[in-house]
Amino acid sequence: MTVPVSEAATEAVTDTVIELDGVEKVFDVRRKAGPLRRLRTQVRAVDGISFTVPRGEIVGYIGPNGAGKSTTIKMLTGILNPSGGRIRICGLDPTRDRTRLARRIGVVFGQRTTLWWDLPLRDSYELVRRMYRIDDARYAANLAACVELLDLGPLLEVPVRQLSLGQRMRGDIAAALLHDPEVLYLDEPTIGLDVISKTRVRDFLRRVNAERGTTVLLTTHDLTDIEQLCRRVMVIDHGRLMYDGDLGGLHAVGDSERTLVADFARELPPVEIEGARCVKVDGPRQWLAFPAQASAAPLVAAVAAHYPLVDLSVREPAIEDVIARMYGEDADRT
Ligand SMILES: Nc1ncnc2c1ncn2[C@@H]1O[C@H](COP(=O)(O)OP(=O)(O)OP(=O)(O)O)[C@@H](O)[C@H]1O
Repeated sequence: MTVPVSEAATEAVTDTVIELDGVEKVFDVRRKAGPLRRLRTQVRAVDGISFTVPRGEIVGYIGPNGAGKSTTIKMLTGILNPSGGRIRICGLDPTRDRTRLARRIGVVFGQRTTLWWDLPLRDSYELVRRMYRIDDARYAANLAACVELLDLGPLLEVPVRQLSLGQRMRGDIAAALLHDPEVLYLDEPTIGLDVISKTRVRDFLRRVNAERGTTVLLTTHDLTDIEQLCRRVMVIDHGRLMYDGDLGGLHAVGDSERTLVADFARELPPVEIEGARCVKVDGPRQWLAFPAQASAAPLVAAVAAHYPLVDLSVREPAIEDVIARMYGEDADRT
């Protein structure tokens, strides 16, 4: 499978904020190989990844479990040292300039909180203010904006351990933004949240990006996050970059299909129309799959001309399926 790489990734950008060149991370692991034997093996978590992200972009960084997403983010923050290759964030080397870089980045790990468990939110934020030496005016303005947009007002005096997952996540996102970072890494920021909390978090992130020009690298298993936030998406698998481009292109690579859901006046045998195939029949309703890149209009016209069509809707492909197809193709290849 040939993998298209977006123009954004190849063309020279004037203000590159995130830069990776041939980055690798190999973990040494000891595995039990018998009652008394331990085998030393190596896990190549990130295997030669190169990409750049210009200032102000929101990029989705997606892939299946164990693909190497979190390892990449940990290297971009300076938590982990790469085994090979070169990383620059805002021109800084995350390993050597970790402290200087910390002032310019924000990180949210959805699975873990960076807040102080026993302290009320307000006190956690006060500690963040001191750690980053945020001046009073900036702190007051940023806190007020986060409190308003993330609806944190009623939660400020509540100890973090008493917050629900969605409340805690909103609290964490605010903590990561109080010092006005240029780059925000979000590792599963909507994991476990209900629909309303997810919407609120996404709206907030969109706004932060638009108003402050914050560059965002987002990993998620929730592809609605990607659809709603990112024009550019990178897919990684087995530590390698498999795709870098827009969502539409991802559909093309995955050979994905849209579905025309047609309600007929009565039950019919599966309809036969050129350019589509009937994938399901349930009473008078039928599901017709057609290539995602094709226009639905000629298909709708043909169905309406030959069958007693009463109602219809078009369903977009689930991106999970598109990615699964990509991986399927890759697995077949190896
Ligand atoms: N500290 C570690 N020691 C050994 N192996 C590790 C370590 N951290 C990660 N790995 C391995 O590296 C690979 C990539 O893991 P990573 O956590 O980066 O994946 P991921 O894409 O974030 O997965 P998920 O979606 O499940 O969070 C996995 O095989 C994992 O087991």
